Amino acid sequence: MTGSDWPKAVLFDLDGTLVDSAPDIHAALNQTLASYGEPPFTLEAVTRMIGGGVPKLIERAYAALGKQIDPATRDKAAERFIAIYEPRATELTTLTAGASEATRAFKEAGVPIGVVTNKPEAATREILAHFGLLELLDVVVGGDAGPDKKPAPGLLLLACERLGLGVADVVFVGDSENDVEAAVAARMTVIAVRGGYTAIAPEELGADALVDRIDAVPTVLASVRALATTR
Ligand SMILES: O=C(O)COP(=O)(O)O
Ligand SMILES: [Mg+2]
Repeated sequence: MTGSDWPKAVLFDLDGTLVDSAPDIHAALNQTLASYGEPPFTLEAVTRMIGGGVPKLIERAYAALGKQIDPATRDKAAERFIAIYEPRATELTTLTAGASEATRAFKEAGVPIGVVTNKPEAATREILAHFGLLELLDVVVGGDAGPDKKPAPGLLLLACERLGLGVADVVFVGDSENDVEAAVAARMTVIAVRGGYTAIAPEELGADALVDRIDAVPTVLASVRALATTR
């Protein structure tokens, strides 16, 4: 397998795909909830709430408490969460196995890479810089970039626009239904990585390919690209 089968760029999701950020999100969410007098959640419960962006995280937490939250209160709580989360975003967070190898493999082959996440861009950049990935990336699109968050296609389309590439030239790698739905809506090939943050069985996400670890992405690209031309 050579790099000639590869797309012109590869975009990666962040949480649950490149980094295991759930422990810091868990700590920050519980601190946010405590400030409102609400009880804490387990790490496992919070892990299932991640992936839709911060306002969704707050909404899901309140829903799990059996409480309705109006949009204004939710947005205030989301701001409070971000203020707590940002300064501690890399305390317990680790790279997922193979994330460094996968990103470097593309970069060394001259394939531009990027991150498209529902997480706000400031915290995203801080995390990527902490792990030495920011300098490798050609584009970083966060959930606050403007377009609707994943599962809408806008963030992926914005990344393509910034790269100067069409969706057919780009592959997206993610861990959840939000990623697959966003890619399908953007008509972009998508590879799912097992072990991320999703309540759905990885086989049922509907991705074009499924890998056990992110560093297997380069080796599945040839078959996935062949598939994409028939879509
Ligand atoms: O839920 C979030 O804040 C971000 O999640 P993502 O990196 O998987 O898009
Ligand atoms: Mg994710």
